[in-house]
Amino acid sequence: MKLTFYKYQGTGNDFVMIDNRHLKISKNDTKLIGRLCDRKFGIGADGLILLENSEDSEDDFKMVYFNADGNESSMCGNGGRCLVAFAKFLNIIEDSARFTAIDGIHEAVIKDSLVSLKMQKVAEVSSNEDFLFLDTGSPHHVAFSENIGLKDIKKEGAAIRYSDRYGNAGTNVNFVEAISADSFSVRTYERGVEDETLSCGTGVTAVAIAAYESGKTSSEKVKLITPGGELSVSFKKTENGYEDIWLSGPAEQVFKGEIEC
Ligand SMILES: N[C@@H](CCC[C@H](N)C(=O)O)C(=O)O
Repeated sequence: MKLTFYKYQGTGNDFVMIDNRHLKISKNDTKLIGRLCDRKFGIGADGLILLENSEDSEDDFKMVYFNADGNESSMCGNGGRCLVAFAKFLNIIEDSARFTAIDGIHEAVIKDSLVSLKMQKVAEVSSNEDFLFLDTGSPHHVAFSENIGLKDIKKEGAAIRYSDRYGNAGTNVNFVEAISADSFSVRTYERGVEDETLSCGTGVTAVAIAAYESGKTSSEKVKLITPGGELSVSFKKTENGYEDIWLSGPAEQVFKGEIEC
């Protein structure tokens, strides 16, 4: 079978996008999805996203996300932003969207070539001596330090991801350095890619909240500089935790192709 796909990237976090409204691809075909994401034997991507019809009539579409290893996983922030750009390309939406992903309903807005995605509320942040841990749709370990540019992210990230603390499920790991009172440089090791990616949307969302929670910023709008580009995260701190969380940044179509599978 010949499969039509699109390649998208959001600050260098790259995804294979497939319009699966006619359910051509089986979600259980881990081998095929892993091969499509393989950078040597396939198209190459950090993850693959299926755009499907939602069971919820108020939605514009549904997001189904797989990591590069072929396994369906938790929420992907950059992937969600890219999927909104893809839905606009497919004429499913104009400049706003509502869709369901694995962690619930998301709203999104496209303005001035930036895609902003509303993330789920965060009720709990666990603060430890040298790191914070929180779930922004995906689990994130956040460690602040200096000179993150010198770190071997794959080695240090994997040691934390596979540590007993996180068990079989593992975690994503973010290394963070303060640049100013409201901007931070971030490098992320992604579970399911098992390497550093150029950017992680749920990761920078976790970093912005962790920076506020630990007193490293007092701003409810934070700029995040990743190796793939700049994102911003805004939120409101309430007595119930963090709400009205928005992740914003660019999302672009890179190319379209066909692959035999
Ligand atoms: N790149 C993503 C995160 C994708 C999920 C992650 N790899 C996991 O399995 O937890 C993002 O932009 O949020």
